[in-house]
Amino acid sequence: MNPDIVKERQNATFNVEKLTNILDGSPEKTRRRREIESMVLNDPDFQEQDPNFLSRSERYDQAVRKSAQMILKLREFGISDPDEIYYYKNCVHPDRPEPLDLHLGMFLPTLLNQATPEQMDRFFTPAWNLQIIGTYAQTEMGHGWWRCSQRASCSATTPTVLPALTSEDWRPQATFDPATQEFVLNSPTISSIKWWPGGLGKTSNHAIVLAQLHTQGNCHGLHAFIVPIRDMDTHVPLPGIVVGDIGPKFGFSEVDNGFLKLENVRIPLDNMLMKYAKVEPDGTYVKPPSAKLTYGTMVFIRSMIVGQSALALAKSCTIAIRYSAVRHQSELKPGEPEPQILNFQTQQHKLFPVLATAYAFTFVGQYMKQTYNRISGDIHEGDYSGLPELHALSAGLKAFTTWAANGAIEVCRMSCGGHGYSRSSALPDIYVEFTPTCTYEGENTVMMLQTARYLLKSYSQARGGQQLQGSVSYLSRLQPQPVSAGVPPLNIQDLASLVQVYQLRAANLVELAATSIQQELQLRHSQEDAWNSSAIDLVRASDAGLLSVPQALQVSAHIKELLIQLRPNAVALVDAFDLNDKKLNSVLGRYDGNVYEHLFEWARHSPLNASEVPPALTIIVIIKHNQLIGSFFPRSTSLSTST
Ligand SMILES: CCCCC/C=C\C/C=C\C/C=C\C/C=C\C/C=C\CC/C=C/C(=O)SCCNC(=O)CCNC(=O)[C@H](O)C(C)(C)COP(=O)(O)OP(=O)(O)OC[C@H]1O[C@@H](n2cnc3c(N)ncnc32)[C@H](O)[C@@H]1OP(=O)(O)O
Ligand SMILES: Cc1cc2nc3c(=O)[nH]c(=O)nc-3n(C[C@H](O)[C@H](O)[C@H](O)COP(=O)(O)OP(=O)(O)OC[C@H]3O[C@@H](n4cnc5c(N)ncnc54)[C@H](O)[C@@H]3O)c2cc1C
Repeated sequence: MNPDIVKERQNATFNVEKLTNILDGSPEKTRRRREIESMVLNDPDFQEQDPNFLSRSERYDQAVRKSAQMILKLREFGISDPDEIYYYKNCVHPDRPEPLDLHLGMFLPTLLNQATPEQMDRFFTPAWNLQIIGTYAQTEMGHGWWRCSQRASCSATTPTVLPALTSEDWRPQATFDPATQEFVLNSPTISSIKWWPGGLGKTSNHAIVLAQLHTQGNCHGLHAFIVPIRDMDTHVPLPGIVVGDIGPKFGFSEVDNGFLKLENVRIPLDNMLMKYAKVEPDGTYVKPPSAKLTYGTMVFIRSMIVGQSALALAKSCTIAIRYSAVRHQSELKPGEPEPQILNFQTQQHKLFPVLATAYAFTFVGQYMKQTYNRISGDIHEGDYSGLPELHALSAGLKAFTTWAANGAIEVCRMSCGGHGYSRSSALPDIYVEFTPTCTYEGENTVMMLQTARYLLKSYSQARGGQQLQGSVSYLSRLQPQPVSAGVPPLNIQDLASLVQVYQLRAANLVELAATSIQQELQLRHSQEDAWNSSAIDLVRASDAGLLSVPQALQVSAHIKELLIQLRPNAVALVDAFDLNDKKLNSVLGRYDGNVYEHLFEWARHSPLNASEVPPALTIIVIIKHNQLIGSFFPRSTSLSTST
């Protein structure tokens, strides 16, 4: 154990285990989490080669092998609780999305929420047993954005009169054929090819495909269809299915994100998910109670992503803070030993806010999950009243927490200096695997605009005298104040006072956006144009804060005091996240703090070190021997064969 890190733990002023229990929810939950963790981390079937030293295809193969083992073990140990599956999966594939994520995270939940009992028997049971492997295909090459309700222009015709049609006409179409009781699915244009779905490229044999429903000559907007894409015995693509991998990406190397072109693919009538919307055998369309129910799985994953932001931050600041406790640099005072870099105020100012945010997001993630479970329970009972708030909250928190975490991971990486740039630190991987959360499940700006839409509606209800409930109740209670009204009193030591100032600021920003829309409306006469011209106000928190200059200085001084208070407990606070070394997989973030010897050991495994003179370098040796520098290109081949 590194002596610095030992001292850090001795200096802590609280009981780490108790805090871990609070983060987990209870001592029993901590015990169970550790039990699951040891099932995976001590299981030789999950041994792996360090993916940093593998090619993409090797990484995919290794991930598939581990995922298959995972499914067998989940069955063997009878683990079926979604939280426990999720936890088990995160230990099997720490920090790395894997080929079955979409099957577990979106295909199964979509069936649970949108399938009829008959469809549950036909699809969910085999999918649970991994005979059916599914993905969720919504995004297309040309559009990540969808409308779930019918538009006047939505047309079933082929593209002959282009100007009269909108982009929605060129989306994938599912046209009902009553003669055969089948839907015929087509991707009418290149841009309508499904693009991005995880596990689609090579792994899945079924896809939930989102397409425009056409029946009896009418278009009814976005609906979900279960489309078999590969033969269940041979895994070869079925007729009319053009499918494959979209190629290497920034990260997600283990995942076969794929493309799918549909060419007159026929599926039976009862392959449309019909818990809510229905098509009768004669082609009659029965409307769902809310068109937005089609988007339910996205709301589920958005809610989950809030907790994922917290986990990514917890990992990043554990690595950076432990490393900062064992790394020494520079002399603070001439002649004295080099201090731990964690003693530099600037280092604390980089890392302690990340640590605080990791805690805050952990609790926000728990709140989001409870809210999701409560409101989706009501929806199952037929009460849809909570849906708008659930949508606004999950979209807004998904965007807010992922943006914040995305930036903070990079702060942690840079705070580790050069070693943060090495893949051995794990920080580059955490970043590349996390950063697409800002894009997928709804691009963040687009999600912020959805939340703003809800806020503006609530604002106008509040101005109309309605008493609002839930997360927007502050709009009824607070009267937005013009900047000229001065600054509100603030006690920065008092949480209630801080919350009040935040609420007032939020109310002011909503009012600002509403005013902008009113002004733009007078100029542009179209609601949509006025909305777009106010989009910056809608999304961005204004730079005008509500604090006076003396108050802002007071905050700054208080932050410095807090840094000093936190310093003795910094390592203990990250220890409380209880991230097992194998799960963290970071040379810099090791629990024992023995960084340097392991950094050296890790580097020696680099494939470039497999031989002292890599084969490619033999050409240099040849060139040297023949003294041909300057003219070796035309002659090098014959020289290399002759020597
Ligand atoms: C049972 C076993 C389960 C076991 C599982 C256990 C554990 C899990 C294990 C593992 C899981 C592992 C990992 C997790 C899984 C996956 C994560 C990994 C990889 C990620 C893969 C990524 C997938 C994707 O990205 S899928 C594609 C996502 N795409 C999007 O999100 C597109 C975003 N676009 C939209 O949402 C919409 O197009 C839009 C922008 C909202 C616009 O839609 P539109 O209809 O045009 O709306 P508007 O006209 O703007 O508004 C109309 C009206 O509707 C309201 N609205 C909009 N959306 C919603 C909604 N979702 N809900 C409710 N209401 C909504 C909107 O506010 C407006 O209301 P108003 O008229 O009253 O104002
Ligand atoms: C790693 C990864 C995995 C994915 N997995 C899946 C999957 O399994 N299944 C699936 O279906 N999809 C998947 N996707 C696709 C993902 O859901 C989309 O990329 C995402 O919804 C964003 O859509 P887009 O790419 O079309 O971005 P665009 O919408 O084209 O965004 C580009 C820019 O335009 C701006 N913009 C767009 N619309 C508006 C607007 N109305 N107002 C203001 N600005 C706007 C955005 O803010 C952004 O800056 C995945 C993507 C990634 C990166």
